[in-house]
Amino acid sequence: MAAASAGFICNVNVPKPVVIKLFSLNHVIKRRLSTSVTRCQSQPQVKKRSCPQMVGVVGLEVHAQINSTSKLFSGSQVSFSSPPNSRVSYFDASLPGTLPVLNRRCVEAAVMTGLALNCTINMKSLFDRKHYFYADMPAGYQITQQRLPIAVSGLLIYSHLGGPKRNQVISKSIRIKQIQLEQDSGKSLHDEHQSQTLIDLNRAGVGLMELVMEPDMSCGEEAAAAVRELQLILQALGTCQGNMSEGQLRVDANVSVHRPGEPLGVRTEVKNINSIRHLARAIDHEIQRQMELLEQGGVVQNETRAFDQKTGLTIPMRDKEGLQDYRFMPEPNLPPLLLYVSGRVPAGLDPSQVVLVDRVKALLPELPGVRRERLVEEYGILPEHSYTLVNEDGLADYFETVVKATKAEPRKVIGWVVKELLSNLNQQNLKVNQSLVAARALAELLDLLETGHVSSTAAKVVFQELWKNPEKGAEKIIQEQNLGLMSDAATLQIICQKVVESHPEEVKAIQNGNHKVLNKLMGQVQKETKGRADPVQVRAILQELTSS
Ligand SMILES: Nc1ncnc2c1ncn2[C@@H]1O[C@H](COP(=O)(O)OP(=O)(O)OP(=O)(O)O)[C@@H](O)[C@H]1O
Ligand SMILES: [Mg+2]
Ligand SMILES: [Mg+2]
Repeated sequence: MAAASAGFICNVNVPKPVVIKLFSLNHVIKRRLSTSVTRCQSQPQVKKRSCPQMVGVVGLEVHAQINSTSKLFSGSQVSFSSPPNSRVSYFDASLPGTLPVLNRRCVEAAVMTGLALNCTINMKSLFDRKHYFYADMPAGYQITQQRLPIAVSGLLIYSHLGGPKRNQVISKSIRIKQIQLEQDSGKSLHDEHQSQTLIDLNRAGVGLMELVMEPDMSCGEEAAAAVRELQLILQALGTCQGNMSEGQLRVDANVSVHRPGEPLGVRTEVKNINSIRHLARAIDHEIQRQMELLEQGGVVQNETRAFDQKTGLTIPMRDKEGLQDYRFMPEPNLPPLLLYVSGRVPAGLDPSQVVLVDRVKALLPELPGVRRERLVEEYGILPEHSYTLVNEDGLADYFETVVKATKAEPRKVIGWVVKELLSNLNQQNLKVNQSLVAARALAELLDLLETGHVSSTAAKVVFQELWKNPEKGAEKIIQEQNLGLMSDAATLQIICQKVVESHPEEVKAIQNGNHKVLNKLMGQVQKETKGRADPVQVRAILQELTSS
C-alpha cells in the first residue's frame, strides 16, 4: 500500500503476479570483476562421450541504456532512483494527442557507438512500432528500428586470457548485425502482500541501443569477455554508463547446440541477465542442458528462459512466447532519421540541428583495445598486464599516474600494481578508486625503493603499513618502524658471518660450484634483518665469505 501511495500506478488487469520483492530492483549489487575471466566450461565439461562433437552456439542481444539526461522521445529526466512515476511526461504515459520528439543526444550516442564498433552507419534509418501488451508499456507498442536500423554490419573485437597458465591473450571477434534505437519499457513491480502489480513509468521511454550480435560465440567465457569489452567501449565513449546492476546494460543470451557442419540448432533465449558472471554461468548451463536433452532423445523448445542465480539453472519463463506476432508497422509520427556529413547539409537545414557523422567520428576517444596496445608499446609491459590494467575499472589510470610520478621503471610499477595493490583490493572487495594507497603515495614509496632508502622486501611491509595508515606516507613509516635499508658494512659483515657459520652444508655446496645456493644464504640474512639488508652488499660479502 505504501508503494501505491508513493506514486505507483496500480494496474488491476494483470493476472497472477510473479512475486518479486518490492524495491529489490533498487538494490545495488556490488560488482567485483575478476581480471581473469572464468574458465570456459561448456565445451570441456561435456564429459558424456555419446555426443562429443556437439558444440554450443551463442548470439547475444544487448540493451544498452543511452547515457542522456532526457528520454528518447520526450524531455523527461532519466533517473534511476527518483520516486516512482515522478519522471513521466504525457508522451511517456501515452496520453492521446502527444507526439514523439527525437532526442539528438541519443542519435549521436548510437552513431558514436556504431562507429566505435566498426559498423556502417545508415544515413537514413526508420522507426517502427513493435506491439506488445504489457502493463508497463501503456501505448501497447514500443518504437524501435526494425526495417532500417541506424547502424549495421559491425565487428566487436575482444580478447580473453587462455592457455595452460591462463596468461595468454586470445583475440576474437563477433559480427554485429545491427544497432537500433528504441524505447525502454516501464517497470512492473509485484507487491506480494497486496497481490497487485504496480507500475513505475520512470523508465518508460528511456533511450536504448539494442545491439544484435551474430551467433559467433560458443561458450559462456567468450560471451562474458565480449560483454565486458563492450561495456568498456561504451564507458570509454560515454554513450552508456554500463552499470549492469542498475539495468543500464542488459543481456539476452540466445543459445543452441549443434554438430559443426550441420545447420544451427533451435535456440532458447535466456532473458535479462544483469551480471557478467551470471551471463557466463547461464550460457554454460544452458548449453549443457540442451546437450543432455538431445542426448536423451528430447527436443529443444524455442522458448524464453530465465536464469536462477541461486540454483545456477535456467528455467522456462511463464510467458512462453512461441512465435510471437509483433505486428510491426512503420511509426507514422516520426519521419525517416537522416544523418549528414559536414559541408553536405542541404540548404535550409540548420547544421546545428542535425547530426553530422564526421563530427561524431572526430570525437571518438581512445578505445580499450587501442589503450592496451599503447600501454604495451609505451611502457614495455606484458600484453596480459595491459589486459588486467584496462579490464579493471580505473586501474590503467592508476598505473599511468604512478608511472608519471615515480622514477621507477614502468616494468617495476606494473608488478606493484598487479600484485600488491590488486591483491589488497581483492581481499577487501574494494574498487580501484577506493584504494587506501593512492597512486601518488605508491609513487613516493617506489622512489624510496629506487633511491636505495628501502629494500624491496621492506618496501612491501611499508606498503601494508601504508594501507593501514594512509595518512602517514612511506617516509614516515620507514622512519617510525626502522624499515630503512641496512647498509652499514660492519653490521652486515657480522650477520653474514653468523649465517655462513650456521650453514656449513650450503657453504660446501657453493664451494663445489653450486652458486644458486648463495640465494638461500641471502634469504637467511634477509630473515635476520627483516628484509632490510642491502642485497648488493650482502651478496658481495657472502661471495667473499664462501669463496674457498
Ligand atoms: N541458432 C541460434 N543459436 C544461437 N543464437 C542464435 C541462433 N539464431 C539466432 N541467434 C541469435 O539470436 C538473436 C536474434 O535476435 P533478434 O533481435 O534478431 O530477434 P528476436 O530475439 O526474435 O527478437 P527480440 O528483439 O524480440 O528478442 C541474435 O543475437 C542471433 O545471433
Ligand atoms: Mg532483439
Ligand atoms: Mg531476442
